Amino acid sequence: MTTGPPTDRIAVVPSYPRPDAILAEVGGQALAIRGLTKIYDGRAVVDHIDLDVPIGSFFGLVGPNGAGKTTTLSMVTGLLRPDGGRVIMAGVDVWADPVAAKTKMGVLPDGLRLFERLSGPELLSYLGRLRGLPAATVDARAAELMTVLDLDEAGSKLVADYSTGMRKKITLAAALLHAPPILLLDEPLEAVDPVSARVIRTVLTRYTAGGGTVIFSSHVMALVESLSSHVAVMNKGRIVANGPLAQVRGEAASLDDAFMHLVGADDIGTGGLEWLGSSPA
Ligand SMILES: Nc1ncnc2c1ncn2[C@@H]1O[C@H](COP(=O)(O)OP(=O)(O)OP(=O)(O)O)[C@@H](O)[C@H]1O
Repeated sequence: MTTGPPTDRIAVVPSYPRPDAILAEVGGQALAIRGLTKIYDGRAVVDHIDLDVPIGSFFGLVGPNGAGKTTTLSMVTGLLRPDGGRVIMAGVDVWADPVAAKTKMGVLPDGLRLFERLSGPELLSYLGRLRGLPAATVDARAAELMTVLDLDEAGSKLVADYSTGMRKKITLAAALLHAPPILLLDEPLEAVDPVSARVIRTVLTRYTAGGGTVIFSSHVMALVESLSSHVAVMNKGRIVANGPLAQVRGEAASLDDAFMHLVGADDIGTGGLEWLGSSPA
């Protein structure tokens, strides 16, 4: 099927249907990706990927370094313009209607850029008002989020002085402030201590139990296995496995084993280095 000339700002991969046809096809999905592509220096680092994320799922995106996870999430969240394909978020075409799409999602991006000279409550208040929420609603939600995320003790401390875990938590609070139906988190627990990690996990689990959808990327396979209902494995810009956790794990003893097999890393590290440990001290 061909689509004729592109009608909006991004190039449409010719073999993919028009947006209205995709919208009809993906009803009931929190997120649908069709033919999403990013090309750097003539190389497709995200290579025509398709993905469906069911509403209410805890969806883990895993892949080795350089697989294309951050590039994919950046295109999905409207931060990086795709070279082809479409992203439908809660029924909205992200790149055709970015303002409407942004109301549907909360984002914890790679590399946290925050307003460093504000305190946590000031940051939440500012972002809440920027999103058009009434002041009373922002204040009430900000206070509740600060407490639930165990940030009350930070008080009037500036975000610039926050630890890595605190920065993740305040960014998560900012992502949740407008009560979006979908959260997209790039490495939400990377470099976070176990106490903060548990707080974040609890908040995310409560969020999905309430019907929200979480899509997150991680390198930590045990974490993905313990949290996710669904998993997609990415390698070299392509989705190599995707579905409910048990289906992706298959017969393997763990998701880690299944992952190693899927990305062709089964026997890495078993050869060479014989000289190590062979000489007397
Ligand atoms: N701005 C850029 N210009 C050129 N190449 C880029 C750019 N951004 C990313 N890439 C390349 O695209 C590929 C995918 O990168 P990406 O950061 O999306 O992978 P990733 O799966 O998130 O990796 P990691 O797990 O290490 O964070 C890599 O080969 C990377 O070098």
